[in-house]
Parts: sequence; structure tokens; C-alpha cells
Amino acid sequence: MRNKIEQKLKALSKEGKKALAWLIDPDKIVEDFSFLEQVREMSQLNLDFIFIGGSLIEKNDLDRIIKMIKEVDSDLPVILFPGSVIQFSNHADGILFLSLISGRNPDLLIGQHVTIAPLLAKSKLEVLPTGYMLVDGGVATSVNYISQTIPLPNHKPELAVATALAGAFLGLQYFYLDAGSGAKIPVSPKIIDSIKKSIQAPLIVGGGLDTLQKVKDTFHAGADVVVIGNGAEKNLSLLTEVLEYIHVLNLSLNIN
Ligand SMILES: CC(C)=CCC/C(C)=C/CC/C(C)=C/CC/C(C)=C/COP(=O)(O)OP(=O)(O)O
Ligand SMILES: O=P(O)(O)OC[C@@H](O)CO
Ligand SMILES: [Mg+2]
Repeated sequence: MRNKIEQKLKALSKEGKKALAWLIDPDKIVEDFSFLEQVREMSQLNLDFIFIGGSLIEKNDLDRIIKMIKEVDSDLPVILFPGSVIQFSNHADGILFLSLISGRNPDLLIGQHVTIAPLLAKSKLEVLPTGYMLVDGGVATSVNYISQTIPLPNHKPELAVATALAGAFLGLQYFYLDAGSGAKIPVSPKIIDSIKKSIQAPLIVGGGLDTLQKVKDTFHAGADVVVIGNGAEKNLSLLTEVLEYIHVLNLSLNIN
């Protein structure tokens, strides 16, 4: 089924359920065996998605990494989160087809997209048209530098809402608010809440979510999917805590 990810994201948003995406930086896998043990552990805890990618990647071995993940759990959706067109693999299930709508860099609004479109048309990947919005996380991040764009201010919800609305009017179906990997300050609850109230689309939020409390605040403000990268690199048990929290929360929605 080619719209499995779409169905899951839209159902989450409709039903108010929550999900976790573990962001894997392919360059940071030092040892395959322990990495696969981590994947196995997360798969047993019903991790929802793996995102894979980075602003800049040095080793291009996405095929190998994704094949390994699929050997552990072929049902765990692996979604490309590409910093550029070179981060492509036919072994993934889907791709966040990011348009960097918070910036004014034409290559990241439409340029890279034109380059990769013919390849995607021939692939089996689910293409997820996503409005990607960088929000100031209080520190210069790789994505700010690589994209050469100015992030949205974290205390101006009206600017974030206008940007998301424009993206929705252009037909984008998913929105990703990102304070940037390793952000000091995550996307503010006010921004998340304002966007959630203005557009009806699955909302992915990440950047600087390195404690359970920050994750709870992000979900509470209206995020449907939370992304954790750096927080898991420092302490994998954060993912376990978040998955347990999500399990209880989603169960209570089934009962009510
Ligand atoms: C549609 C296609 C093929 C490409 C789109 C390309 C776009 C719009 C990219 C947006 C800008 C960009 C460089 C995004 C990368 C986001 C990303 C995967 C971040 C992951 O974290 P890192 O920024 O690598 O963090 P570290 O510095 O911690 O490694
Ligand atoms: O690495 P962290 O800070 O968790 O950020 C994840 C992701 O949203 C970055 O693009
Ligand atoms: Mg990286």
C-alpha cells in the first residue's frame, strides 16, 4: 500500500493521538551491532517512525543502513529527512518532500525538488509534501547555516501562522516546525498551538527536545509527531520514556 504513512499521519491528527519519530543521523552510527540492538529495542516498544538524514552527511551509506533496519523490522516505517537530493535511497518507505517555506532560498523551496522529482516518480517511495519551518532555537544550528535562511522568531506566532497558512493554500499536507537539531529552546508552545488552531494538517515538531517534560509540553501544545535526534544520542532511554508516555496517552483516548 503506497499511502500507509499518509494514512497513519492523518489518523493521528484526526484522533488526537501522538507518535514519536527517532531521527537517525547516518554519520553518527559508529558500530552496526549496537545500533541494530537499539533499533530492535525501539521496534519492540512500538516506535512509530524512523527519520533518517542530516543537514550535511559525510558518508553516503543510506542504502546499507536502511537495509539493516528493515532486516530487524520490515514494518517500521523509515522516512527520508533529506538535507539535499543526494540523500536518497530506494529502500526507504517514504520521503519528507520538504519545502523550506520559512526561508527565501529558491533552491530549498523548489530547486532540489525539480532535480529529484523524476527519480521519485519511478520509485515506490511515499512522497509527503511538507512545509518545513525553521524556528529560532536560541543557537546557530547546522540547518540554519546550510540553508542560509533566517528562522522564524520563536515569539511571533502570527508570522508562523501566516507562513503555515500560505503553505496550506499551496497544497502542502504536512507541516514540520523545527527549532534545529540541538536547539537550546524548543519551538514554543504558543507557536505550536497557534498553528494547530489555524490549519488542519498533521504537525511534526522537533529540535532540542531532550527531556520528557519538553516532549510533554510539545504534545500538549498540539504536536502530533515529536522528533528526537540529539536527545536519543545522549540518552536512548529518553525514547523509551516517551514511548511509554505515548502508550498511556493514546490508550486513554481509546477508552474515552
Ligand atoms: C526535497 C529534497 C530532496 C530536498 C529538500 C531539501 C530541503 C528543503 C532542505 C531543508 C534544509 C535542510 C538542510 C534540512 C536538513 C534537516 C535535517 C535532516 C536536520 C537534521 O539535523 P542536523 O542539522 O544534521 O543536525 P546535527 O548538526 O546535530 O547533525
Ligand atoms: O536533534 P534534535 O535536537 O532532537 O532535533 C531533531 C530534529 O528536529 C532536527 O531537525
Ligand atoms: Mg546531522
